[in-house]
Amino acid sequence: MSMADELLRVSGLDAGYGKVQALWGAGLTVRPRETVVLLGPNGAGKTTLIKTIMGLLPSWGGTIGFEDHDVSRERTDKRVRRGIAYMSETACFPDLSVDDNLHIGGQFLPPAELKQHIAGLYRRFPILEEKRRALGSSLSGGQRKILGVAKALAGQPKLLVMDEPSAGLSPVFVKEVIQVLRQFRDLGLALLIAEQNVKFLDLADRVYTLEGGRIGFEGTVEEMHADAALERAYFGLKKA
Ligand SMILES: Nc1ncnc2c1ncn2[C@@H]1O[C@H](COP(=O)(O)OP(=O)(O)OP(=O)(O)O)[C@@H](O)[C@H]1O
Repeated sequence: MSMADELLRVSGLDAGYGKVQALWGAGLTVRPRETVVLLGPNGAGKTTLIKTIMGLLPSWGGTIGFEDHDVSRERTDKRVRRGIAYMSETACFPDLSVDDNLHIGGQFLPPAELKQHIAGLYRRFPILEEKRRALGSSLSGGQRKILGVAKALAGQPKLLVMDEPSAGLSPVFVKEVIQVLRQFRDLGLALLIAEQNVKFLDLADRVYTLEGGRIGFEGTVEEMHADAALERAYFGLKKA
């Protein structure tokens, strides 16, 4: 497959902390309009992989391509300008207002365009408009994630990369966040979601599993269900 068919192509990525390697030759791709879920248990290396893709951690080896560019050595802000938005586990800046969060998310857009775009986000998320002057920290857990998604979208990205959007959320809010993501997925936004919560597989066109810093399985959700060992490990339903 040529690069033109892919938005993001990660290959042979190694990364870690000090002398401790946490990621071993990880590779994945995300195509335009595609939703890819990176599924793995605690400590598997999901955060390490996502942060390395964003340039928040240096890669030790391997390449990260976005559209036709090798972004492996680019600074984070350059990657964001190219159209990769990032949502961390904390999702938004708690010490800033809702409105400031949205302006930071869209800081690379021309001001007039950003203003119009933020007005559109307020129409889509009335709860954020109602609380536009409130601090992120005053929002409920679910509202913070909605703000995080809106903040990431404020920059009009081509790809939204998310680190555990379910973190700290009760099942009701997990459902709500999935519904919001589904709306944007349906509008054609590509998503890369690192998760341990299998509920997010409802959104997935393709899945990668990450275990011990290495990519294991790659395929569709159906293919995953068809594999007895994966079924046991991730869904815990079938016996061997
Ligand atoms: N700052 C750090 N210094 C040293 N080792 C780290 C550091 N952060 C993470 N690690 C180690 O790297 C490995 C991968 O961690 P990582 O946080 O990427 O996993 P994860 O899949 O995101 O887990 P979680 O679901 O808990 O966020 C783990 O063994 C972890 O202990």
